[in-house]
Amino acid sequence: MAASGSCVLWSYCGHGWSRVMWCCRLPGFRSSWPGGPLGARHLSEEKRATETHFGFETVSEEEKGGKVYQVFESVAKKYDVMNDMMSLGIHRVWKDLLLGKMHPFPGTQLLDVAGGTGLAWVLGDAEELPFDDDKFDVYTIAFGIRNVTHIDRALQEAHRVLKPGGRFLCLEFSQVNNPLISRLYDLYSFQVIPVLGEVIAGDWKSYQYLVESIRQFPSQEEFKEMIEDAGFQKVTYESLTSGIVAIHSGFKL
Ligand SMILES: C[S@@+](CC[C@H](N)C(=O)[O-])C[C@H]1O[C@@H](n2cnc3c(N)ncnc32)[C@H](O)[C@@H]1O
Repeated sequence: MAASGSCVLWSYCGHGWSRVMWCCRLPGFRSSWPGGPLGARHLSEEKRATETHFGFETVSEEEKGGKVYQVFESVAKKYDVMNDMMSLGIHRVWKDLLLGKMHPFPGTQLLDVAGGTGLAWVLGDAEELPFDDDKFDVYTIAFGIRNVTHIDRALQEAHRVLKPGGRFLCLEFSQVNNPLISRLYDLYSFQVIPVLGEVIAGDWKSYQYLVESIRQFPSQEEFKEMIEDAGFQKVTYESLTSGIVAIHSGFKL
């Protein structure tokens, strides 16, 4: 993983997925690269200089993208090993479940936004995807959308780039539904994860942000409503591991 803001394009060939392209966003992307490297459409609406959260900190909306970028730059080299350590490998099971919902067919065009570790990549932003309308069969985003400054804009972009009939699938941390597990999870998140981050990746602050950002993300029901507000239909979700994560699904009809 190399930078804040990333997408991977995959094509299904019948035996497996082949990676077509991976793209990422760098801070200053909008101002230094008008139009974007792939002719990105820029939203006409100016960003409002209002405040938002960055973990438990309050920051201006302008600042947030750069701060998120720093987090993922900082953790990139140890990102995969940290995921295995923090989740005891369970993140791989969650991701397999996400893929299992996809039922790809030969030729399926998948856009995996916030793709993480990757090889060949170009610049992009979940809020302003550099792709034409009605282009993909499936849009996935795993542990990415909570980092986006304007989740509603990212959802609208997902809706725009999907073909009619296309499917939106999101794997994200969510709200734990069992009080005892919730208490243990909080203890683990706030007392253990930043320590692991410091020991393994030499980066307490980024992992502090990670656990704080999870607490800022909407509940399963609230996120479902946001997906519906973006125009998706037949929106459903499945909570996994007592709601530590959830998979949301919706269709562009
Ligand atoms: C926690 S990682 C998730 C990586 C991978 N999907 C996974 O499940 O392991 C979050 C990713 O979101 C990307 N990201 C953050 N803000 C973004 C934005 N505005 N647009 C696109 N990607 C973004 C980061 O660069 C990082 O690669």
